[in-house]
Amino acid sequence: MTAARTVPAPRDPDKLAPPAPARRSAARPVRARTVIEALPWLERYHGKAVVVKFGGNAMVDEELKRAFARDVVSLHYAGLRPVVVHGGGPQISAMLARLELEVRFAAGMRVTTPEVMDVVRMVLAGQVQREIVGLVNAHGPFAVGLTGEDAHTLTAVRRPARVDGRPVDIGLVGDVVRVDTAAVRALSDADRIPVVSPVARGEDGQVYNVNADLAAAALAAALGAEKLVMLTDVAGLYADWPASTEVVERLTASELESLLPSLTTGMAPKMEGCLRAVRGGVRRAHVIDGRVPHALLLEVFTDEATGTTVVPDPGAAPPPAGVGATAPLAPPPQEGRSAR
Ligand SMILES: Nc1ncnc2c1ncn2[C@@H]1O[C@H](COP(=O)(O)OP(=O)(O)O)[C@@H](O)[C@H]1O
Ligand SMILES: CC(=O)N[C@@H](CCC(=O)OP(=O)(O)O)C(=O)O
Repeated sequence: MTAARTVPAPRDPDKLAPPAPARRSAARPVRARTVIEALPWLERYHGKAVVVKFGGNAMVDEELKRAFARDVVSLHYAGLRPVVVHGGGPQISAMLARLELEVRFAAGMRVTTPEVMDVVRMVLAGQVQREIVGLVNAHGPFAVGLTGEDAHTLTAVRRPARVDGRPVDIGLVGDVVRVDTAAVRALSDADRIPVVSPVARGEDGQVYNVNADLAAAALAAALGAEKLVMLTDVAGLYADWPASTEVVERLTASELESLLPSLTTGMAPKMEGCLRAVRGGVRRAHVIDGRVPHALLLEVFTDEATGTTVVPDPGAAPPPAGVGATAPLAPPPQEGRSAR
């Protein structure tokens, strides 16, 4: 699967006029319209990497998980290069509780002792990743699971949390400082679908627990992905959470940067990830509602904007052409958020 074929210059789907009013009297025209609507997106995304982050909170029911796997396989068949990065926060917490180990977060990050790290690695790589690989592979021999440790895919350094402006030690939590995309690219080149667990190696010999949103963002930037799509358990970024559920539909990178210090709990690393991805050259980062069946396909192939979209600042430099196999990342922006 390559992008080498010649296609006419695609229309910019962002600039398309809204679709003509739907004729709902007959099922046939509506279905045809859906397929026709997908064409500009199929043209734009052909051969392009799309990183999909599947949050632990979005993995709530079996049918939704199966629908997610079908969507990822559909992207693959449509000629995109999907890469899945999965979360598993609730699943890790459930296992810690079963083992009677403490579940503790600071600034949206899990406090990770060496004992907790063993559980994190076991649940992410041995349980959640295996389940997603199995669901995708119900459709054919596509998914291959790996963790960020494999082939030096993700290298991290220890990341203290910042609580009220002060650094707080949260143990073996890492921030990705380098991405080696060789293994992921080789899998995509071989028509496989990489499924990546957010565990990273450190050059100090440690293994680090990385927030899955930040792992997905780092990988998307290093791959030069066209899109980063994060599926979660809310409809997007709520403007005035928890007082209201009004979704912020679109934000520029600078608008998001000013908003970031006010964000809390799981939304803080998610939006930080969107910002890093877009600043790292990804064209669009989206937070969408993973509780809606086929939300991923609707996001990629229809004109229906769902959730929150983060776009580069107007006039921002275009994405760097051809990111190398080993991409060092810019230092993370300063964080400031309250405890979860
Ligand atoms: N401004 C906000 N808008 C929407 N959700 C928010 C906001 N601030 C915090 N949240 C919380 O963030 C959660 C999503 O993040 P998280 O629990 O980490 O999900 P995931 O497992 O998908 O990564 C929501 O369920 C909600 O409780
Ligand atoms: C450092 C840190 O907090 N790591 C996360 C990794 C999993 C994750 O991010 O899962 P979700 O996407 O489902 O939240 C954790 O231990 O919960």
